[in-house]
Amino acid sequence: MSDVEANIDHSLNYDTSSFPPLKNDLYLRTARGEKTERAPVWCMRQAGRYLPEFRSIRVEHDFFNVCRTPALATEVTIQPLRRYAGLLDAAIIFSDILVIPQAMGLEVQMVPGKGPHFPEPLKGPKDMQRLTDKKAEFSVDKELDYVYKAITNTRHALGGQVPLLGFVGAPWTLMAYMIEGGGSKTFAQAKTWLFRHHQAAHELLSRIADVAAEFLVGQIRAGAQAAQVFESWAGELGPHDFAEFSLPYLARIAERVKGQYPDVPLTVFAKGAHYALELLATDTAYDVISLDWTIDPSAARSRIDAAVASKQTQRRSPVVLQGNLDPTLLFGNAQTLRERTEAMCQAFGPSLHIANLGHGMMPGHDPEQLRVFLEAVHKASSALCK
Ligand SMILES: Cc1c2[nH]c(c1CCC(=O)O)Cc1[nH]c(c(CCC(=O)O)c1C)Cc1[nH]c(c(CCC(=O)O)c1C)Cc1[nH]c(c(C)c1CCC(=O)O)C2
Repeated sequence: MSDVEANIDHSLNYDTSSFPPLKNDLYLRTARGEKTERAPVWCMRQAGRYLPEFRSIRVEHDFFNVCRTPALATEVTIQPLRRYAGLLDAAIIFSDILVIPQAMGLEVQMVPGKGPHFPEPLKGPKDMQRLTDKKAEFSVDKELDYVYKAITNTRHALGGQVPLLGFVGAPWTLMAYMIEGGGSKTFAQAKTWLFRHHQAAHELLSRIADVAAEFLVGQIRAGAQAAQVFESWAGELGPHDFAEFSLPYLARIAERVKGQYPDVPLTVFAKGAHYALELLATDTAYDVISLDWTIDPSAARSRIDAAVASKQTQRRSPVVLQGNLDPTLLFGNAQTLRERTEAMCQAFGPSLHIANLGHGMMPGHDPEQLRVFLEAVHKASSALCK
């Protein structure tokens, strides 16, 4: 048994009636639009294969087994918090966006070195009959209870160090996986649905959105203190198609969740959807908009502020931005990484910013480079906020 394996805490706590008091609420205060002493920082995919302690768990456990076993999901969620003690301001529950297609009845395998693989993707609209979400006995909460248990247990195990984030995949991204059967260069199959099987596409998007909204509500009930919606393939759609096939479903998820939990901060990450910043700010209820690295933060800020000022919105607080350092800067030397992190913090300005990468950590990253990034954010942002 490896040292990592020997350290796993197998005592489980599923009590949602009380959790340890939160000691670091910087993320939550910033996400709610308050002025803070510095920008909070966390990283997408902060738990993952770049960490030797994660790889050590994966030697013995299949990826989806880790997701389905609360003691393992908790351990892996906490690994980066342990390694970067005092440097991270949020934890994100270890799971995957593809647990929704699984819950809806599709098989998904994680093929090492290749990524997700659906042995039987949806070939055409008739295949929607194979999905289980319309069956009388279907229950989101029952299917995905293992994620709720992982969240509740992790909230206890975190001991209030930092808030715990939940997440879901957005409908267009999940639909694309369910039809393509994995990653894709052209998205030809999924886009065929959009433009040939128009009505079926909307039905599928709508069904995924309903499951995603209910799942997010369940995650919050289980203990998630904020949540993020990943529309990782937004950039495959142009502005016209984003407005038709992505935005309404992103908006529906936020509206449903806010209807039940108005004070829980929600983030949307529509990767590659430059053109959609204004619409995301004015036509959805997300508190935080996460930017990839291809958008200049100060330009994003002024576009969003102008859009919000010119349109009546229901917003109770200003839009917060998250991001957006190019993750490949972690392959550069430490000095360049520090300089670019400082420039990023300056471009976002002293408030309404949650520091992050513009996408996730990669398997080839050196964990020490993430420490350089985290320390650089602390230093640059504290100086800016003085
Ligand atoms: C598109 C997407 C997926 N999954 C996710 C997204 C949206 C974010 C993004 O745009 O990257 C979301 C996700 N996946 C994972 C997390 C965990 C929490 C965290 O961010 O630390 C989160 C938030 C773990 C994971 N999800 C996956 C891994 C690596 C798999 C392994 O251990 O073998 C991890 C740590 C597998 C996965 N899952 C997915 C892919 C494409 C892959 C393979 C990618 C790769 O090879 O790096 C689908």
